[in-house]
Amino acid sequence: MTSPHSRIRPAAVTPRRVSDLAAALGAQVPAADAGVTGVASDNRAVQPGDLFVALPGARVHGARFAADAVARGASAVLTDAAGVEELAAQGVPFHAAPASGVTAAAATGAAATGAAVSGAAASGTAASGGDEPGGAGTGAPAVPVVVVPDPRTAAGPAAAHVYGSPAESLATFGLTGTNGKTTTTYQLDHLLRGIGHKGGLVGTVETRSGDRVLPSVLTTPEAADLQAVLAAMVEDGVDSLAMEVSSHAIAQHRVDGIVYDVAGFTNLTQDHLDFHGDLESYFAVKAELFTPARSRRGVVVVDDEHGVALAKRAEVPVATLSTGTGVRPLDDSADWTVSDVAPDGTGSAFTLTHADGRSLRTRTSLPGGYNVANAALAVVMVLESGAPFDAVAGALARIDGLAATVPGRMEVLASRPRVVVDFAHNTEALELALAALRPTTAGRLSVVFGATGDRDPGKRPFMGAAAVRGADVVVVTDDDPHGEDRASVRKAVLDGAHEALAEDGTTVEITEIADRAAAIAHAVAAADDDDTVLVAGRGHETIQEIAGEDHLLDDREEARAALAARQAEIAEQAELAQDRALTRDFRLTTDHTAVDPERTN
Ligand SMILES: CC(=O)N[C@H]1[C@@H](OP(=O)(O)OP(=O)(O)OC[C@H]2O[C@@H](n3ccc(=O)[nH]c3=O)[C@H](O)[C@@H]2O)O[C@H](CO)[C@@H](O)[C@@H]1O[C@H](C)C(=O)N[C@@H](C)C(=O)N[C@H](CCC(=O)O)C(=O)O
Ligand SMILES: Nc1ncnc2c1ncn2[C@@H]1O[C@H](COP(=O)(O)OP(=O)(O)OP(=O)(O)O)[C@@H](O)[C@H]1O
Repeated sequence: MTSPHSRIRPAAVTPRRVSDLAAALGAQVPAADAGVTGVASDNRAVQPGDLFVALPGARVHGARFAADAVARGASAVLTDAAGVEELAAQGVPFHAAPASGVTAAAATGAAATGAAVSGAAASGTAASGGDEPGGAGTGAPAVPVVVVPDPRTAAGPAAAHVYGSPAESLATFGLTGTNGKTTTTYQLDHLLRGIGHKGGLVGTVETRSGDRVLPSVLTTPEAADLQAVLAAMVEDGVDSLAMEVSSHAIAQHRVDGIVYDVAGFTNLTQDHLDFHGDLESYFAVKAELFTPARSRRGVVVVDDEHGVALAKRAEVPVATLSTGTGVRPLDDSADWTVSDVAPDGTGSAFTLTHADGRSLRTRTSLPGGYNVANAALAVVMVLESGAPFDAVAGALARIDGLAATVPGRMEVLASRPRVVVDFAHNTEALELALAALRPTTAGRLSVVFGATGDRDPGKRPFMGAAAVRGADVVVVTDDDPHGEDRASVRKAVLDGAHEALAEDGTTVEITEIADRAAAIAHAVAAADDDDTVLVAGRGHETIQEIAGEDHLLDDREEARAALAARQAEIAEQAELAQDRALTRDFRLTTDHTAVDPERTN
């Protein structure tokens, strides 16, 4: 398994001087200088020659780990005044600038370790500011410290400086919104490659730069890691970037240092209020992506009211897209509209038309109206970046439309029975996923799902009800129980399911199977060829956390194993039936009395 501290980094970086970096950030230049060839904001990811960005966190100040970062070879530190105090308290030898916001307490701490605080430099060192002080016995060389008021806002620009502003060498596309970021990012990447780009991708599932692929820990990486990925992309000859920009990332300045060529907005529904407080604050953070500091132009889906509001308040030129697949009806006044949506294979075909009359017809292989919206958004973002219309239309015809497979997003693993793995892990997504699959299911629609433990308990009964209302067969199992009692999580889901069943008076088969792999096996084994089995909730995820322990579990692998077992069972039954038929024929030809081997009397 990949370590959470693995990073994609460029192999060769031209060293930058700390003095130049400080000047670029508008900070005081430290007394001593050094060269830096990388940036890390977590000590466990530090490589020799790195600038260690010590961020004030919600739980701990990163400066707490500075001694270890320096021991790993960090050649400089970027932090705030509180970080400097922490360095001094730990006896990490350092050089700062005197007027850089270092408080008296820090200066005292530094002096207490024998520092000379004089002239242009305040040195938290045991000696007189030399490079080899013995401060607090660390034995490490003193490192220059750049002090800024807010290291989070400085981290992106600092990393961009060290890596030579890599975003400027890429055509950059940033996607935000509550749902659809991952899906649209893959479709964007597919189309960008179709028109001749060598695409790079950053998002919830993975980070891709050329042949380098790494599973993601965050949807949007920390600023230092993100700039390193972009530099690796430039090194790998990548020339376009499709990436997800989470609201956490905007709020925490992880994307500072990038001005996207095109920003895209999918939709907004209630989510992440534990972090943002209320829906309006959540929306305001997303809207920041559509300001000149963060993007050059935008494409906004106006299928919900937040899209309409965003198009009005955006501070960059925005093209609106109405698809008629969301909560708002088709809006003819939008710049781009979708029409003539029709079933096409596993997905849909649709026509995309600009108000000026330009029009193209294409398709997405992913089921559901919302995937038409995601696909159309990807096309419009590429067109709004300035790609010629004919080139885009021609590429779409060549590459079979928006045909990218998105790991764990409506990922179709088999067609008879159809088995689909999807990331739907809240009520709305579950409803939409089931509604998307219903029209193309000739037989029964089954759903295998559970709810996450330790998170948002309120949604559990609603998810149970949504399953009963959308499916014919409901198998309730474990999702990620985390530390919570598994049975009680399932019970809350089942209560909602049974309540909906009683209210609606419908007949839906409800089964509880705690073990997720067994639940998937059960649903697949019971499915007829015309049925669809939706395995919802975990998508691409491969680790299930139960009572604090990680277990390997990939819904797609379990579904494939279940399909193979079902196939083997069918083959075995066919063989048995053939054997029985042969035995019967043999007896008929050797005995004048026909004997049915199935009969026991
Ligand atoms: C709420 C949130 O976003 N928290 C992020 C925040 O944590 P924090 O402020 O608590 O940081 P902290 O743990 O106090 O650490 C402070 C500093 O010390 C460093 N440190 C800490 C420990 C250590 O041993 N060594 C070390 O160097 C940390 O790297 C950090 O720079 O800064 C940390 C690193 O700087 C992030 O890892 C952490 O993300 C946590 C893990 C997280 O779960 N974030 C989620 C909610 C998130 O960001 N999700 C969005 C997607 C949301 C969605 O749309 O679904 C995402 O973009 O992934
Ligand atoms: N445009 C959309 N509108 C509503 N639901 C969508 C849309 N696109 C995808 N979904 C559903 O939302 C879930 C997540 O999709 P996806 O991963 O593409 O979104 P995301 O924004 O990246 O979400 P997350 O940050 O949780 O990964 C899936 O279950 C998918 O079926």
